[in-house]
Amino acid sequence: MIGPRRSVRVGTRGSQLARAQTELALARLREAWPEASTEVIVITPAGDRDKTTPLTILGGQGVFSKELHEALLDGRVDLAVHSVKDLPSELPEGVVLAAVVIRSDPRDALVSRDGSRLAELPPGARVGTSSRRRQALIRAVRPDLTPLDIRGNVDTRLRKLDQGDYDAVVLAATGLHRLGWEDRVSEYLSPDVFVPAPGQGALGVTCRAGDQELRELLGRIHDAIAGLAVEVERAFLRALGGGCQAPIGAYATVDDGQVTLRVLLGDPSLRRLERRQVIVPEEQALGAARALAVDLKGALGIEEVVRP
Ligand SMILES: NCc1[nH]cc(CCC(=O)O)c1CC(=O)O
Repeated sequence: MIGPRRSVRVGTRGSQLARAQTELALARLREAWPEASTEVIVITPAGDRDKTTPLTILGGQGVFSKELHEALLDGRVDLAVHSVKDLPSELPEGVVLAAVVIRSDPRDALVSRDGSRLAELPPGARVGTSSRRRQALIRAVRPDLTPLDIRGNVDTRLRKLDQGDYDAVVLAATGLHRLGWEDRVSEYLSPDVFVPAPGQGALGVTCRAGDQELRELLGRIHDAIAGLAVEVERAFLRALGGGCQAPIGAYATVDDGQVTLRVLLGDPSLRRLERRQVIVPEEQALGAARALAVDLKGALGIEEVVRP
């Protein structure tokens, strides 16, 4: 039973997208627990303080979540709201992903200055993305384009596009939707080709492993289907033994007890990409995800997925 309790302090990153996502999670929490009193505390992770270093160099897992988890563990906050995509494959000791609140559109979206689709961009067009996965995929699909690094939050990236620094940018559809930029999307990229990053589009809440009361409460706003999909994608990521620096994609859907899992792995040079797709019964999905990780590393001759 959950009785009246202390007010819940909720940690969030400060970006507009993070704030919008935190509001979404809090709205669900208040529905499930009307007597809740919540206080939002903004925490600024290293990945947000440094706005210029390319993410491929800033590197390391958890650049966007480490400080939030420190705040959880030292008791400054009780919950932290994240894009599941930004969570490291192994959460810090004592922290659990207690709820996957919602999974929205997991696809990547192309926003081009003149509305062109990916196939219609002129040769040499500059496409901004800071993700190795998106860079490798652009290279695979349109080797004649020029992928370029881009940093900053969604609004900054759109501004850089509009002022002519890029001809197109690739962003998560969900981020654009949550900020009201649907109408800027020139093309939704198929998840069969542009296999999304593990957890893309999913909204997660972490809390202290020992906080049983909050864990039970968060269980009420957990979407079990989205949670299973995310768990399978993250099992693939964990089995690779790597982080966000290798081109990695994993996208699971659950339908009638069957899990369809699409995975993607690239070598560090971004020149080679391997993909697989399997359909397995729910109970076998985690094992299948781990087996695919071994299979793909073998196919690429990679022992460990290197993190610079
Ligand atoms: N890498 C940054 C990041 N982390 C989560 C999102 C969007 C929301 C999501 O995918 O859940 C984004 C922006 C983007 O990739 O365009």
